[in-house]
Amino acid sequence: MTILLGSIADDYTGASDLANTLTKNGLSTVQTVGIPDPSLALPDVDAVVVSLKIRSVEAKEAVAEAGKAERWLRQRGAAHVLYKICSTFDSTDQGNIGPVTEALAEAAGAGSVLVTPAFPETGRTVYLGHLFVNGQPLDESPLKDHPLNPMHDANLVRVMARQSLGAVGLVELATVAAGPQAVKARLEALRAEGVGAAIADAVFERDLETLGEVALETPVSTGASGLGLGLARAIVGSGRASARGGTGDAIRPVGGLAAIVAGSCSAATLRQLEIAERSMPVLRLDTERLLAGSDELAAAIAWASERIASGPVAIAASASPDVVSRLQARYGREASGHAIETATATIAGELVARGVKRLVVAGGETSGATVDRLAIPAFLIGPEIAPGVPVLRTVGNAQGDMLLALKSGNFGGEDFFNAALAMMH
Ligand SMILES: Nc1ncnc2c1ncn2[C@@H]1O[C@H](COP(=O)(O)OP(=O)(O)O)[C@@H](O)[C@H]1O
Ligand SMILES: O=C(O)[C@@H](O)C(=O)COP(=O)(O)O
Repeated sequence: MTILLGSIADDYTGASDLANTLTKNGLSTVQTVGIPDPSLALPDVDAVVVSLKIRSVEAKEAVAEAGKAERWLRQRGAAHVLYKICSTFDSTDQGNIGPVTEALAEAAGAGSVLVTPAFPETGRTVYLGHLFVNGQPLDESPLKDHPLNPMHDANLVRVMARQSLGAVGLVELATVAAGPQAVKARLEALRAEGVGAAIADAVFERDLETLGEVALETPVSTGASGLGLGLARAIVGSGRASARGGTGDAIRPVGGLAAIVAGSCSAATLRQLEIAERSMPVLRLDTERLLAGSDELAAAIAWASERIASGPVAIAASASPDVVSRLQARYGREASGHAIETATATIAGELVARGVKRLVVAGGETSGATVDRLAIPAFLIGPEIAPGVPVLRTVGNAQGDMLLALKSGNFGGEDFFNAALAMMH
């Protein structure tokens, strides 16, 4: 297999979002969970997205993990590697978008690396280096209250500079609108000034097509699904894609029971849970009791076991920003996040042991912990449920074939959970 496009995703929902975008734009794609074991038979595809769980780990660890994935992808022919980050640039000042980008650039001998989280289909646009989420500056959007990566600065040149050793530049919208040659000239000028990475403005898909065309001629880029769209269209435009696309095979029915597990505290997920309560049993975990070490976990598993044979159930740790803040003040941000991820993953594991074969998980970190717990090695990409969220079919899963949807906290319409279950049989 020669990979036309390699990607390293910093979380598992982000990986499925990118794999969905690449598939929709004409590249046959597989999503692996970590670097696949050599014994895993992967389909022959145009693009491989290696999912890592490195968004919220120490930068040093993220650099090491991403480096291993890059070497694996390059050995399989990937001339370009996209580091897939969140379209809301989720990271802290100690975050790894800067360090991983710098390390990948150094490994590949790249000049100035294009960086953009723009993803217009989901309302993420970048103008003069500032990220807007559905028209709100990032720091005024619900992302200001993210449990692990609260975003308090919409100026991504500043955010990335705080994480980076080298200087960070800007490719303004006027340059992007002027086309690929203008962007190349700007990148060359930045490189000559010693600038290692450049945030690129993008408001419309045509901007991302321009950026994708330029990025494809370089070894490394960093961005969200919008840049994936640009890269995929550039590869298809060059006539090199296999035209094997198609997602039909991925949704052959698997039967079994269905469940939803949510750990995202994003505004979108909180609303989706409210709507789900109208059509299915929803258990809200008492996270204070859970962290205090009571029998909350066993009680949740018993609650679900009693109901699941009669139809889908949902179990959610998700809570509003004030509840999250109270818990974090008591137990610490990382410790509470980690303990809750472990709990939601354990619940998902117990439900699968009780016959669940169709599973929806809300939240990036939550999905990472769950997929790791289930030890799923890879996914085929099925049809799109909502922008950024495809149906996934397991590949090489020891428990037999399952269908999953890994929903980024911020994605999906109000009735996302029913919409997902309606596509998973
Ligand atoms: N009630 C809660 N209090 C504190 N943290 C929570 C609560 N519920 C979930 N979490 C944690 O919040 C984080 C949400 O992150 P994630 O799953 O990536 O969601 P998103 O996709 O919205 O970013 C996880 O670490 C999760 O364990
Ligand atoms: O780019 C995006 O917005 C998503 O693909 C993504 O990475 C979202 O992260 P989570 O909300 O943590 O799932």
